Amino acid sequence: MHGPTPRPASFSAPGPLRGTIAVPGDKSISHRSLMLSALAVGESRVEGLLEGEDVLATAAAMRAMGATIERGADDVWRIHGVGVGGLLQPEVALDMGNSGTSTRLLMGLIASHAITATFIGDASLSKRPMNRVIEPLSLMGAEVTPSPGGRLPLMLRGLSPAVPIEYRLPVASAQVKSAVLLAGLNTPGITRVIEPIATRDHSERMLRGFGADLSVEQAGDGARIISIRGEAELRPQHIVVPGDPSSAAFPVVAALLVPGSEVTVTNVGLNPTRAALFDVLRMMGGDIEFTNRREVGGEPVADIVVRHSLLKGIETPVETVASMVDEYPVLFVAAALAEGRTVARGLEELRVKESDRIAVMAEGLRAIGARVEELEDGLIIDGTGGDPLAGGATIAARLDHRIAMSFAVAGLVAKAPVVIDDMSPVATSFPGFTALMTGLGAEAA
Ligand SMILES: O=C(O)C1=C[C@@H](OP(=O)(O)O)[C@@H](O)[C@H](O)C1
Ligand SMILES: C=C(OP(=O)(O)O)C(=O)O
Repeated sequence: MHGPTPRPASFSAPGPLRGTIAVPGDKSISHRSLMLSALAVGESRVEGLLEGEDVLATAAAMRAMGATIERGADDVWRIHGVGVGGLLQPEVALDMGNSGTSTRLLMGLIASHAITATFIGDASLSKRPMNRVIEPLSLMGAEVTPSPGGRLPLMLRGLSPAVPIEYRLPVASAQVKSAVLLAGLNTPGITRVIEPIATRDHSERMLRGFGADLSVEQAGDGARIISIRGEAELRPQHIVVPGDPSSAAFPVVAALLVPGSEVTVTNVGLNPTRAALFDVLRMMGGDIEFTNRREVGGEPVADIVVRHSLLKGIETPVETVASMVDEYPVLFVAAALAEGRTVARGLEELRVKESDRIAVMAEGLRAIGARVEELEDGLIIDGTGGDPLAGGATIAARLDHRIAMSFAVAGLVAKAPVVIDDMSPVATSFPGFTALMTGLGAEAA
């Protein structure tokens, strides 16, 4: 995990950003590819895996439970799995670092195995709510002993055979949905998750790809009903991970904001349950084109060409919050430079990410001269109409990669430096961020 020494930095743009880049592999798909490969018998190969700290935490945990996971000299990861139901008792605590996805999905996997695991994490992860997964997994028979408030560190004792459930998600969360589906994989009978609001569907796509019997139906009220038949046998796969749209968001917004810029980001995953940011930026007047549309590893992919644009404030759609949930911090930076008012609501979930992203963005944007009002469930931002922000402040990244990268982008359009107190959390999801940005013409100090 990233070390204890903070790495401060500030970013500026002496001229337009120009060039063609590829961002690292999708974090959500990378986690799932390791987990499912580790449950298939035989060798799976994964190309384009995100080699970020969050995904490496998942790899270490799967190794601790018996899988063989190796990165070849050809950059391809090779995984030999243990078979569904075959996870071994880990001898050490599972260190989840900064990663909510690792924690919640692995809690699901372990819940239907007769093993006991202790989950630990960093200061940020140890503040995040786990009751949302503890509740359904307890219904399936797991016994969980969390720290006060349903937090890490926690101990989870799985049950095999576990009890299949039908569970209606009380929060729009792909992590909770996936935890229940992964628990269902080794549970006799049918486990069902009802999802009133669509969240990222990588688990469903990949479970099917590995041969699990999974179906999705639409209920009368528009909810998705996802059913998985347990005690499945998974077949090893060859997975090609597309570029992460949540990472592409940073150079895309940077190119929209820095005058004269034109940037192409190649091979970006555009799964409709992930890609709403680009639609919202277009609604704001952003010049964003998709070229070379294709399918990679069962996911829609395209190259994104983006040119500097004067953005206009909007009311962001509430229906697609889940499809761009991690992109709001950088969208707020875009809104701070737009003409007029942006109102973004329905964002309660942002308060329980790596940091309270509503409060931290409001405070940081104000410190660099933006006009921001904080609401319980979002922000109201009155933009500058394209004028640079004042800058001249140090922002605490609070162990939150997306906060660090959002203020790196803000620094590109500020008169005085925007110092991020610690860029090291960026290694959780976007190793190489600084090099990619400087390659486009930004300066990092
Ligand atoms: O399932 C996933 O891979 C993720 C789901 C989202 O979290 P929630 O399920 O908590 O909304 C997202 O914020 C996270 O970065 C990755
Ligand atoms: C919320 C995030 O990740 P996680 O929940 O996996 O920590 C994120 O990457 O923005």
